[in-house]
Amino acid sequence: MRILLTGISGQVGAALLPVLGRLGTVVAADRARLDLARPQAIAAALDALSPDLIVNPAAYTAVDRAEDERDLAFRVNAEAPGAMARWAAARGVPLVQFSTDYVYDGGGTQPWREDDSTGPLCVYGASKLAGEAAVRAAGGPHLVVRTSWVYAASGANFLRTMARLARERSELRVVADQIGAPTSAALISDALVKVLASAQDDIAGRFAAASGLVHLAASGETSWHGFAAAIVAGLRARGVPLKVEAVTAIATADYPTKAHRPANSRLDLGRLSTVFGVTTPDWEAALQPELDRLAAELRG
Ligand SMILES: NC(=O)C1=CN([C@@H]2O[C@H](COP(=O)(O)OP(=O)(O)OC[C@H]3O[C@@H](n4cnc5c(N)ncnc54)[C@H](OP(=O)(O)O)[C@@H]3O)[C@@H](O)[C@H]2O)C=CC1
Ligand SMILES: Cc1cn([C@H]2C[C@H](O)[C@@H](COP(=O)(O)OP(=O)(O)O[C@H]3O[C@@H](C)C(=O)[C@@H](O)[C@H]3O)O2)c(=O)[nH]c1=O
Ligand SMILES: [Mg+2]
Repeated sequence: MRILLTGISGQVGAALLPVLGRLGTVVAADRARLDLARPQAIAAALDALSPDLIVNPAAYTAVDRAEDERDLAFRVNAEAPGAMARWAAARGVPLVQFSTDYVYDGGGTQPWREDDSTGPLCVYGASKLAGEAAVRAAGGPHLVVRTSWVYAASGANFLRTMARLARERSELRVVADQIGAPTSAALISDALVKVLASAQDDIAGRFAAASGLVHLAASGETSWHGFAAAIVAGLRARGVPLKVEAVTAIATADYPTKAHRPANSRLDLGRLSTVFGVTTPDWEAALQPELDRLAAELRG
């Protein structure tokens, strides 16, 4: 089986690259081989790459910048996955498309279930939701994997931002009224390989059993403030010299950003376990190996 993997310079793609090889031959496609900003060129590129399975974590992920780059965000996050899905559907090739908690409007306090209604608050979320719809509309075997708050010891993410600020500043001020599950890229790749392995004999059938949509995130919940506090405590416990003295909980209203973000990003993980038999570790447990790696880097 030839598995096409996009986004290999990103967090999730980089984590998947070394492990997808257990399931087949990985064909890695970076931006030079498959540019998602040029959806019209995708079918020809896929003809040349000739995959039997497509895993597409590549995306436009700059949430605030997307408010000013709507066209580009929609091309990369919606039109390109649509083009991939149409190519795949015509050949019966299964497609795994990643999506986000930002498709929800953030209301309430209960974990979202996959069949709850969506209502993105920002351009990024709307573009990802349009990508989901385009994949579904193509009508081929597909699985949309909605995850949340992705980080890794490397890459551009909240973990590294907090680690940098904690060395530069005496106080971190972080929103405590947005609740979700920080999810490491390593957790996502472990769980996705289990999903694909459990489905291997009948990928299309298993994807259909999930109605083509599944939440996949760490278990448990916290706020961005709780995540920041765990990062600071964890780095300090590992001997990383930090300047920070206080991690202060603030309200979203006190941290104005261009894009609006959901207050409630909790994802119900029931379908992941009932359809695929996969459960995920608690967010704080999954954070520890990433802190080990980051602390080793920062201690030099
Ligand atoms: N990051 C997060 O917090 C969350 C992410 N998600 C979703 O999970 C998936 C993986 O995210 P993550 O790994 O964190 O993303 P990253 O931002 O770490 O990586 C994005 C990847 O997409 C690639 N990419 C961007 N634009 C293009 C393009 N025009 N053509 C080809 N490749 C492109 C980047 O390549 P290059 O290096 O060339 O720019 C990079 O490899 C995405 O679908 C995202 O929407 C869901 C929830 C949370
Ligand atoms: C840096 C910083 C951020 N914040 C807030 C802003 C925001 O509400 C929250 C997280 O900040 P970020 O900019 O990392 O968040 P953001 O880039 O919006 O993260 C999102 O990325 C996309 C791709 C997703 O799909 C989402 O699941 C989510 O992970 O923390 C503070 O309160 N204080 C700070 O010092
Ligand atoms: Mg960000």
